[in-house]
Amino acid sequence: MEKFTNIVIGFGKGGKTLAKTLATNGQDVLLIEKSAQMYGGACINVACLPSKRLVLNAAAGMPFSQAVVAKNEMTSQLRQKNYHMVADEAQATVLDGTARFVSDHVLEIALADGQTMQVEGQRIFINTGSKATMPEIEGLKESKYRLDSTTAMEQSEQPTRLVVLGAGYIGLEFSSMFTKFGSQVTVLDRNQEFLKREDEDIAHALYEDLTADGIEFKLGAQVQAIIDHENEVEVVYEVAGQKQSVRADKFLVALGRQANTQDLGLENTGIATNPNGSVKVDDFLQTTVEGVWALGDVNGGLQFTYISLDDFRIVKDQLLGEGKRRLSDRTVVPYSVFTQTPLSNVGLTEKQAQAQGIDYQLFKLSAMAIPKAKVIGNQRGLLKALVNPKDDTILGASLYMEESYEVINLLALAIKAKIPYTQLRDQIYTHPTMSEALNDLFKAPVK
Ligand SMILES: Cc1cc2nc3c(=O)[nH]c(=O)nc-3n(C[C@H](O)[C@H](O)[C@H](O)COP(=O)(O)OP(=O)(O)OC[C@H]3O[C@@H](n4cnc5c(N)ncnc54)[C@H](O)[C@@H]3O)c2cc1C
Ligand SMILES: NC(=O)c1ccc[n+]([C@@H]2O[C@H](COP(=O)([O-])OP(=O)(O)OC[C@H]3O[C@@H](n4cnc5c(N)ncnc54)[C@H](O)[C@@H]3O)[C@@H](O)[C@H]2O)c1
Repeated sequence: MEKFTNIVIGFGKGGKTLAKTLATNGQDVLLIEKSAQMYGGACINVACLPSKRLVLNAAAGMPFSQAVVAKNEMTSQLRQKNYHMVADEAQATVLDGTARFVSDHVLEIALADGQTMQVEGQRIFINTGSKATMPEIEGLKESKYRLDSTTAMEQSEQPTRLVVLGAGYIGLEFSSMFTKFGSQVTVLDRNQEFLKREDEDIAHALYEDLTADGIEFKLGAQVQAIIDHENEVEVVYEVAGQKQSVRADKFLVALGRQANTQDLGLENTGIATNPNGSVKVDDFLQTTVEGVWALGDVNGGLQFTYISLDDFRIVKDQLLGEGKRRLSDRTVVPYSVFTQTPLSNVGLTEKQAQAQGIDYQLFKLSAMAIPKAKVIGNQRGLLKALVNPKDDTILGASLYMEESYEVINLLALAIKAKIPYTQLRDQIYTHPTMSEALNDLFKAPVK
């Protein structure tokens, strides 16, 4: 049996970055990836980058089928680049195969050619990502009209009518995108409140805009059954005890994602899992077996590529640094929902501040006031920020506006560095940009 100092299972963001880093530091690394179509992981192949390419090309007015071709060209280039990034390292080996544990430090690999082999790793890093949750809803798994985020981006023909299950990140990004491509979209979510983690005014603004774009929302909807008809699908649901249904060409399941641990053979090891199936890790991302770590979506943390990358930083610090970096020090994590007008957030929302009894000053601005929004031709939006009245530091911000996914990083930095809001207010920004809205946002508090 071949032995390695380091074995990474899965070519995700954290795993590939770790493999490259260890190899460039002179350590031998085996990286096992189950699909040659997934070199580089989900983000570049089937998640962040292809979806954003489609979102942007929808906004640019490109027809769906052409946008899918352009997206495929991009992902195939990225896949090659990512493969070589690791495989070209003298100390690294990339193996096409599916790994499962047979004991704490031994893996069996089902190779692409049908053979199997066993390898032993002094250290093993689990980076197997997540997959779309498919709940037990009658007819859902069997339906020929079912899409998930991956297959939705591979369609050669755009669905004329699309039902989206779930009004979360994927549900909203994909409904906004397909609407822009010209599909008629209906979104169902079991929550009565739209985007309930956000402040009501922000959620309301996004809801109104998406509705104005033509998306129909069915909130408080319990999906009961999926019925395949000859040329269409029927989604049966209940709202306030009333049975209703909607028909479409396809339906997209966007009901959350679960960690890829089902076929990992964890039952053969001392590696414990959480109730939702994700791998249990400590503050240093170590599993319950010494010498085995879990990075990215598989460890049950926030499911973002930049979190998987930050997981890499924690592990790298243990192996090559001072071993100080830990999960509990991770604060100030921004996020963006890439709807046609994107919504981005960092720190506390007003709702959270109120619930936690935290004193704050509130600043608000309509995106109508931003010159660059006018230049772009999209003045939709609302900006909010919360400031600590004691020391003027920023507690949180919600930006619903064009390019908010860029500007939010400025606010995240200000929160982390404890830069007072007055500095952002008086900063010289280039013009015309969305960032300069911070001059006006922080002019005067509303309460
Ligand atoms: C449609 C969509 C859009 C998204 N958009 C964004 C976004 O805009 N921004 C953002 O930050 N996040 C986004 N995300 C989330 C982001 O994609 C994930 O958080 C991120 O890709 C997780 O990376 P990871 O390192 O956990 O592993 P992944 O990138 O998921 O990689 C895991 C790899 O492991 C392989 N694998 C699994 N099991 C085995 C096995 N047994 N043996 C060998 N290999 C195995 C898989 O084939 C895969 O390549 C999006 C997700 C989706 C689905
Ligand atoms: N821009 C980004 O960073 C980005 C984009 C896409 C995905 N992601 C990541 O991928 C993850 C998965 O995205 P997602 O949209 O699948 O999940 P999500 O958790 O964001 O949203 C799932 C939605 O489905 C609803 N829901 C769940 N079960 C239901 C049921 N049975 N019937 C009706 N509604 C139901 C929930 O109320 C929720 O609104 C996200 O949490 C995020 O971390 C990130």
